[in-house]
Amino acid sequence: MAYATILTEIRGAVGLITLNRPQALNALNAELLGELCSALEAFDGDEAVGCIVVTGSTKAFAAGADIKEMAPQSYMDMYKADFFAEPHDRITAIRKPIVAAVSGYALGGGCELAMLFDFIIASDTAKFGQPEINLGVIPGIGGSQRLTRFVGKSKAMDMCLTGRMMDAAEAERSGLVSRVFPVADLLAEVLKIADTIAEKSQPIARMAKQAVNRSYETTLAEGVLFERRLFHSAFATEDQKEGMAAFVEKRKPAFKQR
Ligand SMILES: CC(C)(O)CC(=O)SCCNC(=O)CCNC(=O)[C@H](O)C(C)(C)COP(=O)(O)OP(=O)(O)OC[C@H]1O[C@@H](n2cnc3c(N)ncnc32)[C@H](O)[C@@H]1OP(=O)(O)O
Repeated sequence: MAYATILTEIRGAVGLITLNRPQALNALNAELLGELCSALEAFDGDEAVGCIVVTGSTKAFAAGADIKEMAPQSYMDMYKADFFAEPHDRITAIRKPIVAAVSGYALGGGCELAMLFDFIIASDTAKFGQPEINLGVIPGIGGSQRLTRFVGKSKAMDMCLTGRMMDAAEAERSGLVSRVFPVADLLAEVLKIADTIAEKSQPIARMAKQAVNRSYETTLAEGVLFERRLFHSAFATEDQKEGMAAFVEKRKPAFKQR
């Protein structure tokens, strides 16, 4: 399928989506968000894809929601359209693992988008921020909630109240990103990591994603119970039999994806 604001390709078992609106530093307008959601859903439904990577350009992962699109909106426009609710919910409904590969600016909605994915790997040029306060608004795609869970209250307050940017080293120290690579190596390194994920059992990877995500939504006791139920159900899969047999037989597992 041809898109206007993103590029998609399949590399091995990895579905790669590149945000491609360079004239606006990948600002997230309705068209881009709609295309991104459709591409994610297409990869989610494609059995050949075991992991999805979303990236931008070296200058910008995404410089935020499209300010020019938002500027004329009234309260009633935003409320009636339930602005950002649909892409937010479509992205969080994706069941396959999604890795964000971030270089350059990930600001406002760009930072929020990266946090909607399962984990973030950054290049040493990445800059993260929630600068909405400079525009007379606050984060609107979950930034105040997710950033706080990633980096804690003090740093989240600092970011949301000053609007300052965090570089890749600070983002890694704070737990916002899992790893940092030199900018020239970022995509190759992230694709290697995504390949590693794609080689696993897809049903089990979905369970792992669901279990980790549940920790955001519930108490420790409920989360542990949820994990235990999923863990037990893993023993109903052929991939558990194969994974454990492969270990005992000292060979690589050949997962059957069921
Ligand atoms: C949904 C919410 C409410 O939660 C959150 C939001 O996302 S609100 C938006 C938050 N993002 C920002 O406030 C960042 C805005 N951009 C910038 O501050 C700067 O562009 C920069 C620091 C990222 C880069 O600066 P510079 O290198 O000087 O490039 P520019 O000339 O400023 O930008 C190039 C080009 O891109 C357009 N652009 C950049 N960001 C956006 C945006 N968020 N929306 C729309 N357009 C954007 C910028 O206007 C330039 O285009 P032209 O005006 O030259 O046509």
